[in-house]
Amino acid sequence: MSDAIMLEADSITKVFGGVRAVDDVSMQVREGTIHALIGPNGAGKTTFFNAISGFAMPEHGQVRFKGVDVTRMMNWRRVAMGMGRTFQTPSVFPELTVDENIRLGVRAHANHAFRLGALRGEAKRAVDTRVDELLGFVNLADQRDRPLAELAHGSQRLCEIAMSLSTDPVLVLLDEPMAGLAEAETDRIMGVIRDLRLRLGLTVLFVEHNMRVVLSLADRITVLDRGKLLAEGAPAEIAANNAVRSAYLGEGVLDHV
Ligand SMILES: Nc1ncnc2c1ncn2[C@@H]1O[C@H](COP(=O)(O)OP(=O)(O)OP(=O)(O)O)[C@@H](O)[C@H]1O
Repeated sequence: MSDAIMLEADSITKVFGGVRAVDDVSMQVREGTIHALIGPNGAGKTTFFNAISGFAMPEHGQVRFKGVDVTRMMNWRRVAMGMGRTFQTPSVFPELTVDENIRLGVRAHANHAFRLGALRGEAKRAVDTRVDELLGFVNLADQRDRPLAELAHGSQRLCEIAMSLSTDPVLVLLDEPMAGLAEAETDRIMGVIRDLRLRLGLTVLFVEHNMRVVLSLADRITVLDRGKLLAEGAPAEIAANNAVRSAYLGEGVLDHV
């Protein structure tokens, strides 16, 4: 962990019709941290995430990534700068195998995607090596030849994480990585997210509803409520914050904390 700021969102506002989905929200993500973005349903998390990653243009505010203003930059240019992301809805190809899905990501990043058919020589070896590395990192090597649709949800999620790594990011944005997963699968993915930082030295920003996961994984937590910034702090501060507790009242997610 360092003091350097990897990502900075400054007074972001995004309006849909009359709804201020995100209203003047600022946040900083420090390099080498695991940072969670939380909030009750409809708080504006996905919209804020989209503004950061270039899938929604904010009406106001600025997004800086590695010190560069990326607010109006196309999504693919942010990816080229080192911003990787996964989506709430799966962005993988269910009928293709795990290997093929990851290979697509690696080939696209290496600019080989437009070349139909097999690669040869050095280009093929480089792609093979990277695919093997990513499969090993998410522990899916033994399932590489299975169509993704046949795998457990947790393994599908791991394949998505591997695909987000295929672009060699320094910052990984994960949109609800645990959604719909059983507890054992959740633990498996938590281990991989910890390894993103420990073994790969990456910075992670994730949106998550599962408070057990958030409190155990995150170094910092930003809380949104009805489009506004409600609180920001370390897990213990957030768990004890009365405004956060009231925002979640009735949802039961903080009851056991
Ligand atoms: N494309 C859109 N058009 C109109 N309204 C939208 C659009 N996207 C989001 N909204 C509205 O903006 C607000 C914030 O939505 P958003 O999906 O960002 O919240 P969220 O915190 O991610 O919610 P959840 O936890 O349920 O996924 C909601 O009131 C939502 O209905």
